[in-house]
Amino acid sequence: MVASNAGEMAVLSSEEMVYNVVLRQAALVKKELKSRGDLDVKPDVVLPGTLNLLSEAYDRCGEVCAEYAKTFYLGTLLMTPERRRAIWAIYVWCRRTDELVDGPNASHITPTALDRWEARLEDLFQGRPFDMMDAALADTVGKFPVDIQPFKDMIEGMRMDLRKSRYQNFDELYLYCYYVAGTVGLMSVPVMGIAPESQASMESVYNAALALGIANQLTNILRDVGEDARRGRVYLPQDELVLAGLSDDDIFAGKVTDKWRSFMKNQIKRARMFFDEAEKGVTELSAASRWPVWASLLLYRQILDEIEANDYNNFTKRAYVRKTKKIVALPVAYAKSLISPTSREPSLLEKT
Ligand SMILES: CC(C)=CCC/C(C)=C/CC/C(C)=C/CC/C(C)=C/COP(=O)(O)OP(=O)(O)O
Repeated sequence: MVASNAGEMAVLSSEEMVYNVVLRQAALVKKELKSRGDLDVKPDVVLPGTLNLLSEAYDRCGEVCAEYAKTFYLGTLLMTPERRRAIWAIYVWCRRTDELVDGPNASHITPTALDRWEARLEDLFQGRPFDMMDAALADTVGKFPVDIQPFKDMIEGMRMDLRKSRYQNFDELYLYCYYVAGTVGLMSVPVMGIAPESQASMESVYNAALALGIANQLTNILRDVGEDARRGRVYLPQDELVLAGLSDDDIFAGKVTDKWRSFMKNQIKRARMFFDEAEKGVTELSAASRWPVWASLLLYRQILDEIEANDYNNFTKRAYVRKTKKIVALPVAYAKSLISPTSREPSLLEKT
């Protein structure tokens, strides 16, 4: 809620609230640009004896990333070494955050544990890391203009997941998707970098990054409807279910009916709109970051096609993209990544 001019309280939609974070992150990058004239990575400031520890911490983050997210890890290898290890450090922090509510100890997790995790986050942003992995992230946020808000918001997403298993409307679901996935987009762009020749506004690139996170999460939700229902969770807008003549019981029953197909068609359409929004920003990223981002966008979007190919049975069939299709997507992503912000108009690639 914010106070409007007339003094009364106006309720902000989730989208408006999230856009404020986009503005905050974009402003931080602009400030950094102004004070340094460029966005090259700051040099290492090291105390004697700590350089090895830090590079070991980053290596460990790389190992974790390689172990849990192989394809994503391969994508990071295309980036410059500085950027790559920073992305690993961010990935590891997100994974640890997620594990607090999804990992083996998840049943013992309390809101207090999340408060402690947040206090640790604030410490590391102030240069007081708690452990090695935190030290890697502390170094990253010291070198790249990464705002703390998306990190805090991801923790908020975990709190939301603890207390909520239904979403009344898309506004509520949008906020959840921002917390758990849109935040990742906002954290990544300051590290991936924007092409120096880009004419796009900082805000529009961050908006596209946010859209990719939302699109990925919506896709994830649509793929995992059955699996989530078995855990008593329904990450679908309740009001839209009602409008389609459906209820939670239909989801728990898991029968593909015409009502379900038609409901799913609309949900898929919306997820695709977020992917379309995201596409507008990928070309603006620095050259080395474009290929992995295109690849992940194309691969994740194909999951939606697979849900359709499964005749919308996301109750008992898990939609996945076959290896051959994945391999085909790589050169397509590569071709798209060759389009730079300045080569937009005359590009032959875009016409093919
Ligand atoms: C588009 C522009 C300008 C920049 C890109 C900015 C980025 C990197 C956005 C991507 C954000 C992202 C990767 C969000 C996470 C989304 C998500 C649903 C991840 C799924 O994680 P898992 O649950 O491990 O997935 P699987 O179950 O599919 O393995």
